[in-house]
Parts: sequence; C-alpha cells; structure tokens
Amino acid sequence: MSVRTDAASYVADLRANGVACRRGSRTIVSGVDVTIPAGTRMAVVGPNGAGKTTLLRVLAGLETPATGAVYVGGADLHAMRARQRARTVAVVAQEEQPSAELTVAEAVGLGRTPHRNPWAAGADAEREIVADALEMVGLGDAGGRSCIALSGGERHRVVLARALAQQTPMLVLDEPTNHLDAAWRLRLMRILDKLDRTIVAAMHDLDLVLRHFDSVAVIADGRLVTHGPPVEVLDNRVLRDVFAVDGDIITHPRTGRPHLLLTDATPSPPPGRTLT
Ligand SMILES: Nc1ncnc2c1ncn2[C@@H]1O[C@H](COP(=O)(O)OP(=O)(O)OP(=O)(O)O)[C@@H](O)[C@H]1O
Repeated sequence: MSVRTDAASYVADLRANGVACRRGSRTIVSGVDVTIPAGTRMAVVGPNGAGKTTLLRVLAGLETPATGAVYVGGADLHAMRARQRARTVAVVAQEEQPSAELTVAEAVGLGRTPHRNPWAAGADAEREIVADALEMVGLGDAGGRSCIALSGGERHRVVLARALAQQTPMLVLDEPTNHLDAAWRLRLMRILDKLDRTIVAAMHDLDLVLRHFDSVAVIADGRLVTHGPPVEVLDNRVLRDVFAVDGDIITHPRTGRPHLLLTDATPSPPPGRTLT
C-alpha cells in the first residue's frame, strides 16, 4: 500500500473558542473551549443525547455556532468558502450511506470533488488515490461493485474511504466504529493511528478511546466536563458521574497495553455505614 491516501497537504490544529449551539430556543451545546494539536486524535464521549453529534457538526463546519468560533490552522472554519472547507475537513456522519446508484469507486471518487478543477489533468493520480483509499478499508477488489449490493459494514467502509480520499488535514468521524465487526473495529483504530491528520471522533467504546486517542473530551448535558489524556480523564469519578458505571484500567497480560473494564456502578453506602 502506498502512502498517497494520507498525503494531506498540511496538518493543522483545531481551536474551538466558546462554542455554543442552539436548536430553536433550546441550547444544546454551550461554552466549549478546546484545542487539538495538529496531527493528534481527540475522542468526544458522553451519554446518549449529551450533544456529541451537535458539537461535531459545528467542529466540522457543517453548522454555524450560535456563539463562538472554530479555527483550523488559524483560519476561521465558518468563514471559509465551501470548496476551501471541503479541502480542510472531511466528515463521516453517523448513519451516512453511499448513493445506491454509484459503484464503490465512484462513491469514493466523490471525495476528490473539492480538489478537481474543470481543466485539471491527472485522472490517473485521482484513480490511484481512490484505489489506495479502498485498499486501506479492505475493499481493494470492490471498486466496480454497486454500492447497493454491499453489506452495512462495507457501505460504512466506503464512506470512510471517501473521507480518506478527500486528503484533508482534518477528519471528523461520528461514531466511526458503527456497523463494523470486532476485527474491523480494531483495524479501523490502527488505520487512524497511522494517519498524520488531526482527528475528532465521537466514540461510545471507551476502551478503544483509552488506547487509540491522544485526548478525550467528555460531554454531558451539552457542556465540556473535562478534556485530557484518556488514562487521566477516564477515572472512576468521571465514569460514575457522567456514565453511571464503574471502571477499572487493567494491563493486558499479553500485550501490556491498558484496557478499561466497565461494570455496573456499585451503590455508595449511606454516610456512616459500610456495605457487607
Ligand atoms: N434537530 C433537533 N431539534 C431539537 N433537538 C435536537 C435536534 N437534534 C438533536 N436534538 C437534541 O439535542 C440533544 C443532543 O443531541 P445529539 O445528537 O447531539 O446527542 P449525542 O450525544 O450525539 O447522542 P447519541 O449518543 O445518542 O448519538 C438531544 O437531547 C437531542 O434530542
């Protein structure tokens, strides 16, 4: 596999300053200040309905914040023209599907649209980028197949390949492990590990977050509770307060890597009493 698919023209940091998002009169997300250094991966975690997707849409430039701003490489994301934004951030939405009428290669080729000029040559280079992206997601032989004939997990990988082919310095992924089987969840994490890009991903699997992300932002009720390295942030207090579970970080006996074991939260004893 060549490295073309990861040939983003530059890596950029992301800075969100005082981001808030409203739906009608309701504030869904508020007061989010976060910086993601260039080339690092940040997971966004929180219970269902906490505001992760809403925040990601703003960080991806799909939605304008009610207040605050988002800067990628120092440039205001929401002030960019659509083509420049599409050259800056690639997005995979939560339940995104490739168009049923397209072949797999055509669907992935859509990722090249923001880079194409009407007079551009280099169709071979474009085909190579698409082929590399398909190879990365294990669909190297599927370019000519119709998207409608794929499984749910395969379709999801097509959408991921399109985002890789877009060759942007930033990737925003909303629950990227959705629809993927156990082996592919791990393979996807290894792909993300190797990409020299700034990545923001909403994640529900806290164990994967522990090993594969540089930082984690915990969201509850639309507010940023804490942000920092996963081994520090995913402690028992945060797990209890935000997710109502207990967690223990243990070392895998074979790999030596940390794993997070989650269990039902044990009830706290009333003051002055111990549970037996
Ligand atoms: N279009 C909308 N209009 C009104 N409320 C909305 C809209 N979209 C989302 N919400 C509400 O905003 C809140 C945050 O939703 P969001 O999808 O951002 O949460 P989430 O953390 O991504 O959840 P999940 O883990 O279930 O995907 C929820 O209470 C949801 O009901």
